[in-house]
Amino acid sequence: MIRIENLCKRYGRFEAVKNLNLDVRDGTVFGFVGENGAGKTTTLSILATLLRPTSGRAYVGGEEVTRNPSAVRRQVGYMPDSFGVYDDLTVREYLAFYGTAYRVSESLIESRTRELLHRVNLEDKVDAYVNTLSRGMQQRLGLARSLIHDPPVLILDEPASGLDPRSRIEMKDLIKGLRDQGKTVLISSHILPELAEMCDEIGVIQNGSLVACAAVEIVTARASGQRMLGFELLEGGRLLGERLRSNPLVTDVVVQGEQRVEVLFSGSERQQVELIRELSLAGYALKGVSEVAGSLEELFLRLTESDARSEQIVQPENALPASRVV
Ligand SMILES: Nc1ncnc2c1ncn2[C@@H]1O[C@H](COP(=O)(O)OP(=O)(O)OP(=O)(O)O)[C@@H](O)[C@H]1O
Repeated sequence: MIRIENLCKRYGRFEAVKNLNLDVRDGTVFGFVGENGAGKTTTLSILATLLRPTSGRAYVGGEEVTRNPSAVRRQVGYMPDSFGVYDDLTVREYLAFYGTAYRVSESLIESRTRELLHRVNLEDKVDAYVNTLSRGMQQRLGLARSLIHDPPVLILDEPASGLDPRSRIEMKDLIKGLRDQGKTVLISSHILPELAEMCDEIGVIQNGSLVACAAVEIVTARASGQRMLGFELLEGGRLLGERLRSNPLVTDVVVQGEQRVEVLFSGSERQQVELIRELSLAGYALKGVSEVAGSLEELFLRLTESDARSEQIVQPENALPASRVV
């Protein structure tokens, strides 16, 4: 449903999106995760036909965004990361304004307004002025707005940003409901655990490139309960690496030289203490062991990288150079 091929976007000499490849299957929710400035909004804006790529192609439902933007717009509901609301419009008028812009008939606008406001739980606000709504309500109205022309594809840029915990849960439930309805959803966030709860697949974007991509079960199963441990030694890093590779609680080993080895460890704290004792008794010249602080994104990247090394990875030709685990 969504396909991106070798997409590049430069702002002047700065390359915000670099050779990005991505595939989102029909009826799935794809989470696009990356730090601030990674290139998420740029990519989503290109898909929403609001920005022209410097090179590469992007397709929605088979239509290329630069060749046939109006056909793409009909298929896409886009919710930007920040959107203004018109002070002097009521909720009903606001949805009618966007419905008319999408050439939805008056009678359909009326029935969809009822149905959408019910869905986003704003029925009792139909005559309220949009600027009087809370942030969470405005975000839900933004979602309703993006659905007014009943598009098969939703592109949501950080839909839960700035929301309190309760509103975030409401937004998550709404997005899960869209998938149940058969919509294809591409959603961005800089918080991986949040995305993991509602997505089928996750892709990590860093400095404009998709660096990893995996089914969400793999991300959550692998990333939960694992810690990254760093072993500092006087010498013998390679030997220690070999020994740790045969430990069933160690899922990944990176030997960084004779004096440092990093591992992903899935055991308990007690098992961690036992492992350190066992290694000291076996004569390894350990100076110290510490937990390596790392974001879930880093952990995910390490996990997908380690799969690439063990050749369990499937690299679809259209998703290179990202690591993809299926
Ligand atoms: N119009 C612009 N002119 C110049 N540089 C831009 C422009 N828009 C974005 N950039 C830069 O491109 C990079 C990617 O920005 P983008 O907004 O796509 O990232 P993002 O992942 O969506 O970040 P955030 O989570 O902060 O919204 C950033 O370094 C940003 O400063």
